[in-house]
Amino acid sequence: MITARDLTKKYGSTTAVHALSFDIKPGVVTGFLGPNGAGKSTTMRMILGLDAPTEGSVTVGGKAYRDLPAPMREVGALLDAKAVHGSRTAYSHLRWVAQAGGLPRRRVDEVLDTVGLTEVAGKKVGGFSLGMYQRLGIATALLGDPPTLLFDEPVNGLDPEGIYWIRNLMQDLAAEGRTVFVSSHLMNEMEETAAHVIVIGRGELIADMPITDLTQRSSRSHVHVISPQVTELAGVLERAGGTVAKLEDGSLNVVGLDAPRIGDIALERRLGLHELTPVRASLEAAFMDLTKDSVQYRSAGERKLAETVRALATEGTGQ
Ligand SMILES: Nc1ncnc2c1ncn2[C@@H]1O[C@H](COP(=O)(O)OP(=O)(O)OP(=O)(O)O)[C@@H](O)[C@H]1O
Repeated sequence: MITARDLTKKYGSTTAVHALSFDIKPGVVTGFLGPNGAGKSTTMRMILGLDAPTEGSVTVGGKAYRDLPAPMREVGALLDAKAVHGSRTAYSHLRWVAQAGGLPRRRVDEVLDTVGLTEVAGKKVGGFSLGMYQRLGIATALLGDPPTLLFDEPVNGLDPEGIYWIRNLMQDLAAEGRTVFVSSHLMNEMEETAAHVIVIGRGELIADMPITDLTQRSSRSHVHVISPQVTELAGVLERAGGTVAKLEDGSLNVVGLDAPRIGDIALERRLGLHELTPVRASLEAAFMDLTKDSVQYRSAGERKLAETVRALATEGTGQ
């Protein structure tokens, strides 16, 4: 568990992180979303004791990082995968880190195996691809077999195979009961990887929620229905409380009734169903929904969320 309370970091007149409070729980991957410059790396650095908060606190398993008796056994992190001396081999790098952390040599072989670098363990890191650097960085994070793991933008620059591998690894680590906190500025990537998201914009917390809560609540989540008695079915569904949109091809998009309820209603009325497909809004669409109409903003928080979502959406499409 990572616990932040009123966590604040100022660099001179720049406030990088402002009064952040959150709990990162074990057992699920928690995504940390924010546009470039939002304060994600600064927050992670404070969690790892690399930067001191100006105000507030952050603890891992109830203790500040500097008070952890064996930090590598408590927290593992991938911050900058390229921060490894190029003339070292993967093996010697890991061996050196393990020694410094008082960890047994066998862990080096174990983590090399976990990340799939055993065959190149004797090669100089300087010749590694970005994907191999990322794998080595993850191996380093895993050396102490820690219950808490932090990954800062782990998929940056990776090919689809590498992204798929890291995503699965993070989910497996969470399924083992670990706390997994992973930052990204890509909404679609987070949607595939995380079960919960914390969103920050300009250093401030603007959302902290399970992804399914957000996407299910979105009016862009709907059930797609095809029926040979479409007009009759549409009327029945509307009377049952659904909002029904008839599409050009004669199918229906239904909001406000879930697929089992629609199926039950059709059965009761003996109306045919040829397709009944729940369509969940994407994380990006759900956020857009939450922030869509600027004249309806009720608070500065919502305005900030809208700005952040717009920035994330723009970064995500590379515009
Ligand atoms: N050492 C520093 N000195 C001065 N300003 C800093 C320092 N580190 C970060 N900042 C500023 O703090 C803000 C947050 O930066 P941070 O790197 O934490 O954001 P981020 O969300 O990780 O962004 P990115 O995805 O671009 O890394 C930015 O305005 C940045 O310029």
